[in-house]
Amino acid sequence: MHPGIALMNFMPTLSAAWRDRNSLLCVGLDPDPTRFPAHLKGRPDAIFEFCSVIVDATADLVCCFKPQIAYFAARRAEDQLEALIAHIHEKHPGTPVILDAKRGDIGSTAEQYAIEAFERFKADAITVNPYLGRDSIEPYLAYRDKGVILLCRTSNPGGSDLQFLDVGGEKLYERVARLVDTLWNQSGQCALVVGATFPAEIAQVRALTGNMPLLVPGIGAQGGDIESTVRAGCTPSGDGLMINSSRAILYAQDGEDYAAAARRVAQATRDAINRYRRQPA
Ligand SMILES: O=C(O)c1cc(=O)[nH]c(=O)n1[C@@H]1O[C@H](COP(=O)(O)O)[C@@H](O)[C@H]1O
Repeated sequence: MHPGIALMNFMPTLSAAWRDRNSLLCVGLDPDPTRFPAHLKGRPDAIFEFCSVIVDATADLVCCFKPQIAYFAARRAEDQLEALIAHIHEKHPGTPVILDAKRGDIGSTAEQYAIEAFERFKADAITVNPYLGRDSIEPYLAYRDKGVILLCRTSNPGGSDLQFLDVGGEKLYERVARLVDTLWNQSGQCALVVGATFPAEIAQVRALTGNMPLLVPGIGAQGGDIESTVRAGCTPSGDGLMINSSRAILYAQDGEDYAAAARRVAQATRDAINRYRRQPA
């Protein structure tokens, strides 16, 4: 539908990355200049430099990367986000990039957000908010090669305020999971966000959605448990999860060799995840 902009097809590329890298780890790119090592402070390209060094140090350990757009926009660094995603595509082909933007608006505005994510930034997938309903998601689904990852059960404590409301005998997050699975995912492009801080809900979403990929943030800095996350969310083929960690990897150490420290934590996290994965039948 949008010829010429698809660099890769998100879902098959993600499946290949799970298999070929033997990894369910997603490294989140949330660059906070106040936490950068001293040698980068004050450099105009510090955000790109910090993130691209992390990417190069960890790419063989991950199934995807997830830059969070607010960390770039807040510092007027959208050009560095563009450069970073281009860098990932060029240097680490086969590594999907999820733009974490959590967009949600009426269709005409969503069209602009979709252009921003897929044509400007050339992301392979985007996180979106399902609150405005099916027509607000369609502009993203129109990009047939792209992934559309909908918030379902978020990792933060306040997520329960709305997501746990009873809506006719089920909780709102369960309705979202069922709606996406049965009605919105006809083209097979959808995935769901479920926080690692809520393993019982990961299991419930897995039960409701078959093998749908789940983006699971909340291990590391937010304290989610790796074993219960993996046991609750792994599919019978031993994958189905993009388990995100951002701060625990990015800021493993604040000296000049921060990338080596990030790699060590990323490797330990990937290995901890793999310890609890089901072996493919
Ligand atoms: O969509 C997300 O990525 C997301 C959803 C959610 O429920 N919770 C959540 O923490 N996130 C994002 O995942 C990342 C978590 O970062 P760390 O807590 O540092 O690992 C941040 O970029 C959050 O914006």
